[in-house]
Amino acid sequence: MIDAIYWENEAVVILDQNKLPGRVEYIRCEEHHALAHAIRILQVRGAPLIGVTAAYGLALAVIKYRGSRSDLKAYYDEAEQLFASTRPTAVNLFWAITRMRGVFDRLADQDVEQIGAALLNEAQAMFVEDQNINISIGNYGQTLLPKNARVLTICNAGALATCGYGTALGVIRSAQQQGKISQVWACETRPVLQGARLTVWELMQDNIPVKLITDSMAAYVMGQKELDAVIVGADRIAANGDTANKIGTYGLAVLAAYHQIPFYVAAPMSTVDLSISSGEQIPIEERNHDEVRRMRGEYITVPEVEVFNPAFDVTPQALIKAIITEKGIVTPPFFTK
Ligand SMILES: CSC[C@H]1O[C@H](OP(=O)(O)O)[C@H](O)[C@@H]1O
Repeated sequence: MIDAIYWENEAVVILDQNKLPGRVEYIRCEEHHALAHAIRILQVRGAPLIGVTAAYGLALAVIKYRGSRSDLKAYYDEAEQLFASTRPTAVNLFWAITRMRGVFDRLADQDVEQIGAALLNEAQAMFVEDQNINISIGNYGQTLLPKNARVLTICNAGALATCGYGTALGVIRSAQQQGKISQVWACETRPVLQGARLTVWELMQDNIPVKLITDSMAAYVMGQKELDAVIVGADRIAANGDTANKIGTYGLAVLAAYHQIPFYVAAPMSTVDLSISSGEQIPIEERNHDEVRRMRGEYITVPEVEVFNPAFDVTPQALIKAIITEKGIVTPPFFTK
């Protein structure tokens, strides 16, 4: 498993995903503001991993706190707000913040050291739970794939988006262990290139056969009958199954429907937001325009050009054949009562 994050001597160490695949560089974050910044600029990214990173960050904030006991709650509230403001779409972030708040409030009469230790334990428990959840998702998901499966995916829903095994890539890893993967098609995933930079790197580390394509090639690959399934991750799933995921996912789902290729979402239950009934209520992050205008620091267009840069889109539940979770394979009507 790839360690995208770990705790070491009162610091959180993260793998700087903006440097991959060329450089494997770890950053030691001694205080929580550095972790919030890392989430904002995608040094750490991926819905489940963002949540666990925020959990470690809240534990770090209290462990490093040197103020008065009476000011601790205000300090914690501020740290919580800082993480909540980093990225709006992945609901795992808010699920993790809520879970850590429960620990903090339950220990309201304890001293700072005890609260810090309890928060760290909770963050580490979330880390281990996520690994086990990923393996469960992988084991359920691989049952959906035929022998010699050719699977297309977008972005990175692998070890680098989770605590070490992956959701969509977890299904691919588990299917590979059963000898069922013939070929993975990885969409490069403009503009941040999580597919080209991260998914390709992960799969080649595990000797899983992968071919890189540009996002615009997906239709051609489907038309050539080179595909048995599309499997993607998720950042937020509404009760009716509408799913927010990396920009470009919705287009893949429409193409898969046209070519009668099953389209699956792989995600932990912490990605399901039962407080919203449909995808219209999912906040879509719009990111810095230079992510589109520049590549590796160089402008690839006219620098002054206007840009639209939504980082996610929403796939309607009608285009999703099943959602693979750690509790099993969920089919329509998905999570509606
Ligand atoms: C396992 S969920 C990963 C999910 O998060 C990615 O977005 P980002 O790289 O911007 O954090 C993408 O939507 C993936 O499917």
